[in-house]
Amino acid sequence: MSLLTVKHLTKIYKEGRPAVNNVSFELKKGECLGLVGESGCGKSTLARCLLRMEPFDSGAIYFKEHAIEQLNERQLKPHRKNIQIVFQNPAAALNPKLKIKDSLIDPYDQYRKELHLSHFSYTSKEAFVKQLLEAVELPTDLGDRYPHEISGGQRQRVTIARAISIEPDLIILDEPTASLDVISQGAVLRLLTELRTTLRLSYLFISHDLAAVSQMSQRIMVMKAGKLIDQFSRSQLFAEERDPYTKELISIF
Ligand SMILES: Nc1ncnc2c1ncn2[C@@H]1O[C@H](COP(=O)(O)OP(=O)(O)OP(=O)(O)O)[C@@H](O)[C@H]1O
Repeated sequence: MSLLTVKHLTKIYKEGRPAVNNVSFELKKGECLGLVGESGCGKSTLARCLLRMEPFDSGAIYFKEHAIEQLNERQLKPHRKNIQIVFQNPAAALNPKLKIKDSLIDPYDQYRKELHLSHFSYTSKEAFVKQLLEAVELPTDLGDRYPHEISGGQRQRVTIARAISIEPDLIILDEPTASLDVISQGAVLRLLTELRTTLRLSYLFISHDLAAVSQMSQRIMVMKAGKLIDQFSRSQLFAEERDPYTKELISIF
């Protein structure tokens, strides 16, 4: 079943060339779809359009068969609950003045009325925070610390815990490991893969790193200068018919 369908999406900032140019794809429920491309090719713009953080010029985006550009303010709240995003820089995503436990509870408080949790259960704030910290393999006493008192890898796990806390359908992972060292990168990618299965999540995994994308994703899309130039299943990564640009990305693996 298609969770997300994007048809001929185009986004132009002012008069420049399109940042996203006639992009079409489908993301199926339960899959990790990778989106790879060099800096400035339009990956984050596409993500912002999907979240309706950015208006687009033409085309359509359907999430669970609803055209998202037609959602009104009331319908937008459940949409925002259903698609969460994890950004590259966890330090910027966490409020430095809030203890980790207060940051973790924030999405639950915000979307309380829209939630039908099936994996996590809310009995008390403390018990809920404990479940979340355990889900991302962090010590449960970490909730009493501030973001500057934990490591970068731990901070990224906290932002992942925030994203999964409200059990969204789709998580957009926008370069989620770019700020981490190689060891932490591997550990976070492994955790994300496990969570996708346990919580039956779907991911759009955005990265300039084809190695990370191919490790995580069942299907891979390649973007260049706003256009999707190649789409294929992971088993077809090294196939002869790949676009020359994809082959170039493979050669710098
Ligand atoms: N708010 C904006 N106003 C004008 N142009 C923008 C804006 N945001 C992005 N752009 C331009 O749109 C193009 C795509 O940028 P975008 O940030 O989507 O690329 P990206 O692939 O996510 O890059 P990176 O990997 O470096 O984050 C770039 O040419 C960028 O300069």
